Amino acid sequence: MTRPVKIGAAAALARLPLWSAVEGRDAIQRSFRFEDFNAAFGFMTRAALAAEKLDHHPEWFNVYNRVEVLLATHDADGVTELDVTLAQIMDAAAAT
Ligand SMILES: C[C@H](O)[C@H](O)[C@H]1CNC2=NC(N)=NC(=O)C2=N1
Repeated sequence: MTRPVKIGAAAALARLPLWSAVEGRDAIQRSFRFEDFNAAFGFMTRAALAAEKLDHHPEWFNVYNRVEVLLATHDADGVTELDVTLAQIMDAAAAT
């Protein structure tokens, strides 16, 4: 399998206005807030199915209606197009 090409957080963030940089790591992050836990977990369910289909998985934390997401490609030790794709999918999943 070819290693995914690192594009870096700055290049990704230029295309992802709702995401931000991560201190000390080539990664991107976004904090999501939902109506309640049910809505937050529904988002995580949709995102998890998409992540599995993409074979690209988030680092995330959930408490009640909050979901904190960090994206980076472990195989590339930084941000790749896979992270941009998953971020865009998550943005859409949060908007439904
Ligand atoms: C074997 C499997 O395809 C790899 O481990 C995939 C799985 N999901 C992944 N997710 C993320 N975020 N980074 C990876 O490098 C990665 N690699």
